[in-house]
Amino acid sequence: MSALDILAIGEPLYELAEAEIGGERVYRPGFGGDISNLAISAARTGARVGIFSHLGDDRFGHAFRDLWDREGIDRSTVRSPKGTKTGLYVISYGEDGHAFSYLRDGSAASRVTPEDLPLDAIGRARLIHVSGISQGISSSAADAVFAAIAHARAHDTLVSYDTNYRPALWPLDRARAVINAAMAGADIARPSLDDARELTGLQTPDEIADFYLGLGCRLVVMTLGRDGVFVATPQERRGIPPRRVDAVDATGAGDCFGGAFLAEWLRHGDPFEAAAYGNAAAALKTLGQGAVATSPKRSEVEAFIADGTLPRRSASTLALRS
Ligand SMILES: O=C(O)C(=O)C[C@H](O)[C@H](O)COP(=O)(O)O
Repeated sequence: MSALDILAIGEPLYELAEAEIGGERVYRPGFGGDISNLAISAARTGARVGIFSHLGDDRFGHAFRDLWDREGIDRSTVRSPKGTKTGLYVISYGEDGHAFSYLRDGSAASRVTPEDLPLDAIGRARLIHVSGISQGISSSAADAVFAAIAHARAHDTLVSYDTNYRPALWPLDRARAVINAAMAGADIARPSLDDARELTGLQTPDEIADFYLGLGCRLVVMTLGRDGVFVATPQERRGIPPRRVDAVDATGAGDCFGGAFLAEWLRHGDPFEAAAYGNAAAALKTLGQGAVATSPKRSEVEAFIADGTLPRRSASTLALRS
């Protein structure tokens, strides 16, 4: 594996998104999993990206390999232990937006242990990205993430951590203990405001930024849902307004933001500008269904920022939901 800008570690999930076609309910296949979504967004922004995970020894595992090859993502450390399965999730849509149900217990990624980690690649990457999902899927995966963070820190590799708290994966007290402990080893804290309120018991973006900066993070990039993003460094804090579009599906918008943000920040070092770029990318992602089909390329984000031009999409990548 050549040196990467970003190595993302965690679980890819094959996606089935509920849709209605000709009056019939169908489940459209796609690709999800927070760290794979983030990796694809960063690669489409222009970063050199790799993924470490275990995929199932099944058709879904093959589908991910093909996807990552198409996206130019390095998968040289990914293994498929014999007889294992790739996790799956179903997205359904209701009045309150989207909801996920999981078929992931015992998945290949959840069986990863610290011994499986690609230490050389972690030590040579500029940054590793991990999340509360990467740790919530099993105790051995949680241990692997702690070991990856320790190895990264010992080799001057930056650590980015997205809280991505999923109550279906673990109880709040356990998630809080693990995520807050891991965050103390992170350089970039990437919570959502909702997650951070649950995980810290604090309310305002300022209090929450103080909490993560106090743990030792050097950058806090907090998504505020419809209100944009709040970016804090020890020296400066700013709210970055959202970009508004006619959203169809917000699944994966946070991950799309995260990938675009990290790729841009690593490129020029300005977190406020990178967050504005990430907001534009995330807005374009919401124009279509599923976690990554409409995650935009750099040229599309730049055209949108320049004059509001929206990407042209083939009908098959747009929502078929009635
Ligand atoms: O829940 C999980 O474990 C997944 O990885 C499924 C999804 O692909 C991401 O969760 C989407 O993440 P958002 O960007 O927060 O919408």
